[in-house]
Amino acid sequence: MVQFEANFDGLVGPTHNYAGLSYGNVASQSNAQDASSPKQAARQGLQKMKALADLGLVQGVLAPQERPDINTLRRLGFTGSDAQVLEKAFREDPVLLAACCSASSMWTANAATVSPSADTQDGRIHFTPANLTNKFHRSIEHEVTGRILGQVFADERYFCHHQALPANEYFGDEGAANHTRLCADYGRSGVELFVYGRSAFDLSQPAPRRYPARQTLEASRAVARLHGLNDDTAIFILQNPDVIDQGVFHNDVIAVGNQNVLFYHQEAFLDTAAALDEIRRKLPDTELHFIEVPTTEVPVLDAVKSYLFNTQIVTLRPGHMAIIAPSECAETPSVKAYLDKLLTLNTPIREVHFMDVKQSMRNGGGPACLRLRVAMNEAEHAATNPACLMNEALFGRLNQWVDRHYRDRLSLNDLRDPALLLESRSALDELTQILQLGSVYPFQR
Ligand SMILES: NCCC[C@H](NC(=O)CCC(=O)O)C(=O)O
Repeated sequence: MVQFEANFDGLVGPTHNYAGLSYGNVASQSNAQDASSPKQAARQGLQKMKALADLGLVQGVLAPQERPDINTLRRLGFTGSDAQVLEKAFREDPVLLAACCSASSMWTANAATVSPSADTQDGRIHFTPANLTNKFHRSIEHEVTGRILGQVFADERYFCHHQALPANEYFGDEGAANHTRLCADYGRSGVELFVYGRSAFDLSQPAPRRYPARQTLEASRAVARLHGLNDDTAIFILQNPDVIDQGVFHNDVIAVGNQNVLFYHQEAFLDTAAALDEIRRKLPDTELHFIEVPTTEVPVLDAVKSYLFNTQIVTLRPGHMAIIAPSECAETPSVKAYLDKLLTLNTPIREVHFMDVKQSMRNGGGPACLRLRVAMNEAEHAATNPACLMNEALFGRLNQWVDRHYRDRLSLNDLRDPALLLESRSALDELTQILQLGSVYPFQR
């Protein structure tokens, strides 16, 4: 049966803003307090989705979360009408209000970990929403994320949904941003690389000193168990703690894989040789391309600034791949020079496409952060909610929807505006009809 990889991008929500909430994520911290443009952000995201669909790839869209999250604010002790809750939170703890307004669910690489049916014991696609415990504003995503995934991938014959891991730092899980699958063909069983930043129970393992390691070994192992992966399929790799301390808060800021290609920075892993050996051993019949980018050509800080590795490597036809890079890569001289050279290296990567996702980049989210990969076959594709699959008509409809509901400009001061809450809810109410999601949001239940 034909197998391919589909990408499900997060639609940027109407409250997109820059609040500096992600300690350890350099862009989030350095753009804190700037005004944002939710409309531009959503349009940039839709353009990327359309561009990938136009390349012939299956492209899906995942709905954003309900924000401001009034329920969480009430749970934290703010009372009165919705407007009063917003106003009290703004006066007492504006950072908390911003956390409850973040549009961070746009980065669907953190929505869940997904294992395709070719790898799992029961032959279904498995999903585990990420608990995202390390950042409060992200830890309030997983419940609704699970509901949305359940509506997009509803057929239990093909899809199996797990609960998020226990919400505790021991099991800190950031989803597919720390997970890459290598394989000969999407439909053949592959190896799934789980990259973690520290061990919660074994403190003798190296760990970063400055910035947090968001993903633990214990979380990665639990997800692999839940998905029914065996020892031949799962590989656990320790991220280099030094790069976490330089702003590499997820592995997808320093490495990306697709089929038989692993594209990574020389400093990405603590023990690269051992990791590559294990991959070779577990994929013995596959011609693998390990493309290592040396520090002398691209320093870690340039990789972090440009998001060279937060690119999407997509297969356009057998053996012919394109790399989808943020426009910042074209503007960073060392990275642009490397990408020019990459096309001459005789690897499957033959094309580079630059995309403008600046609104997201300024919060530390590149093209790869914005998408959740689901490798699937035709039957699984046919069982996916068709209203969430990108095409000309949906692209037009969603752009009109954005134009009608989104603001051009948003600053942190606007988050207390009760009109923003009403605008967001009416936008999302309409969106659940467009995407045929039923009642996934708290305000609809
Ligand atoms: N995979 C990319 C995730 C980026 C995300 N940024 C943020 O949440 C920034 C939000 C803010 O600072 O307003 C994060 O760090 O988890």
